[in-house]
Amino acid sequence: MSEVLRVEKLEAGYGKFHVLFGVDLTVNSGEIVVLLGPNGAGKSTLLNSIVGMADVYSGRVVLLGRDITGDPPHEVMKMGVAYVMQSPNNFGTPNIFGELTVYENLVAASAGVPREEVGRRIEEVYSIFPKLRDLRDRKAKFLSGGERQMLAIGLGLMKKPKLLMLDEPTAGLAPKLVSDFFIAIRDIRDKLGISILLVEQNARKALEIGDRAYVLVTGRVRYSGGAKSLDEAKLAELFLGG
Ligand SMILES: Nc1ncnc2c1ncn2[C@@H]1O[C@H](COP(=O)(O)OP(=O)(O)OP(=O)(O)O)[C@@H](O)[C@H]1O
Repeated sequence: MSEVLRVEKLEAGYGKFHVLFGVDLTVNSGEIVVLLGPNGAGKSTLLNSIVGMADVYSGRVVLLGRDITGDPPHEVMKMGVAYVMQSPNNFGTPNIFGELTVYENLVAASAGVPREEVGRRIEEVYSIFPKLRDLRDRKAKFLSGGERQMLAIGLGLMKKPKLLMLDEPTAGLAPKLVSDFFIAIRDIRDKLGISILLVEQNARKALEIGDRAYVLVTGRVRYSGGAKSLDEAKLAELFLGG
């Protein structure tokens, strides 16, 4: 199994505020890796560190065999990482243009994609989120929170990333929609072959679709191993620092 991402002994934070302490994590090709942990544990900071949005003090980030430690976000994206950031209530997603339709947003996200490939990529996005096909002509500003989140992920897929990082993609969604999202996330891996690093509060559902999992507590990895070997009792113990 080839390695898509390797984070080694990462020490990172924001300025003097040290958040991550010696974090090791890998994502192999075709894996869904779940990252769990209590609020403020540093999950988003880990994702931010990978794409050059937090300060890395020491350690390494290696993408597809290449050292990308501290590289700026646009460079990391170009190398094949899509990052769908956590977005309060799923609004304010930075790369969605409210005045453009769903279809136009997808086209706008295809900068650099060969022209003849764009239509095919959009079809791939619609195959993962059929709802977006129905909504293709709707302006993004009129989308519901869930629809907007589908579009945010769809935009990330337009570049056909090697690694998709999702930060709490189901936050704030209705329970029925949450299940649909987990199916979609698995489809992205199964149908498009994209490796996924998934941060989730919905631990049980995330572990069902995950291959491996990490639990981060106060900036340190407290568990790494099979997703299926983490039950709720073990998780509670880890979260509470037992
Ligand atoms: N841009 C920033 N500048 C300074 N401190 C930050 C910044 N972003 C996050 N922090 C702090 O870093 C710590 C870790 O936050 P982070 O968002 O990584 O945790 P998290 O595990 O993703 O939490 P949650 O589950 O609540 O989203 C917190 O104490 C937070 O306040």
